[in-house]
Amino acid sequence: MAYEKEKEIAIAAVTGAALLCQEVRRQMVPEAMAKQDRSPVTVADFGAQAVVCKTLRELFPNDPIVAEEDAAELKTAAMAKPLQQVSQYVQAIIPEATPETVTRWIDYGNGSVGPRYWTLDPIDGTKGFLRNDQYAVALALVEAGEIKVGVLACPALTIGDTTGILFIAVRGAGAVMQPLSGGSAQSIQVAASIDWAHFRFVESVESGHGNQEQQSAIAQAAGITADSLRMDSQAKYGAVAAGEAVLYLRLPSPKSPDYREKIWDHAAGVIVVEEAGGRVTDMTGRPLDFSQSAKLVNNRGVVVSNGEIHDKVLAALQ
Ligand SMILES: Nc1ncnc2c1ncn2[C@@H]1O[C@H](COP(=O)(O)O)[C@@H](OP(=O)(O)O)[C@H]1O
Ligand SMILES: [Mg+2]
Ligand SMILES: [Mg+2]
Ligand SMILES: [Mg+2]
Repeated sequence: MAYEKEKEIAIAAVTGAALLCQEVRRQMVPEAMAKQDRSPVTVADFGAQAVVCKTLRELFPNDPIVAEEDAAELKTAAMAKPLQQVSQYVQAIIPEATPETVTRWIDYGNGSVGPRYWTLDPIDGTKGFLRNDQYAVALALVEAGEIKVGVLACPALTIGDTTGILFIAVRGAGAVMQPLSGGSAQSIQVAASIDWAHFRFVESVESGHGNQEQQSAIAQAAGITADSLRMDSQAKYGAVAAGEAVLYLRLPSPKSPDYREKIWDHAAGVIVVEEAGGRVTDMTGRPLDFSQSAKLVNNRGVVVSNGEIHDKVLAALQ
């Protein structure tokens, strides 16, 4: 099958990173360090990025990686203690890790969008991670602007009897989920609109990451009467792909109308939903454009659906 090696390496890398995140949560109360844009980052974000970037670089040395974090601040004297912690957590996954190698591995993620690249969010939903809620490790391979492979680990997500879900999709080959702790893969499909129990929508917990008022109005216009399920991270894409909800709305926040979505906040989730039979566009109906830069400069807002209700949602947005 096409992309077999990419898929296997991505699964190994993301699973290692997710284990690291779970260890951090088990062993300490993760603290937020503030980045220059004042958003939070933790030792687990850095550690997860080191694990994934090191694994990818070894197997695909020519592929650029466009990842959220970078190690510049971590290298400063004031960060010696957190860097030591990052290094210890990475060591549990990759024994040869040291503070020096770990910062180098993190910075493998400073690549640029090009004809073929990986994009990584080492922890999507850092605020959820800090709150003990949902978070995800999200990795995707993009070629000529088209997402080809996506692997999304949601360690805190429960579907059926399983907590800790790994979503995997390859373009044209469908989407599956499997227990993050190991076990067999199960093919997933979005829910049909007649599936009333799942005829509901998901949105961010963080009100500043969307427009909750408009999101509920649009969902209602599409015929959804149930309250939204609020969850952090790309676990929302997983919920739509696995048929737990039929719609995920992320409309520009009135507080940051010029915000442009980041590619790593979407790429893995998009292919998982598309391969599960769903549809993803921006709020004007355009496909998300992963060919430009780390930001989705040609898009505003994101609409993720079971496909069936997509046009109705877009019409309500016009
Ligand atoms: N004003 C804004 N509008 C939309 N998304 C934003 C935003 N500010 C930050 N984000 C993004 O929202 C992501 C979390 O999404 P969600 O609310 O669905 O959990 C963050 O990812 P990180 O947690 O990886 O930094 C961050 O990239
Ligand atoms: Mg962040
Ligand atoms: Mg993110
Ligand atoms: Mg992140």
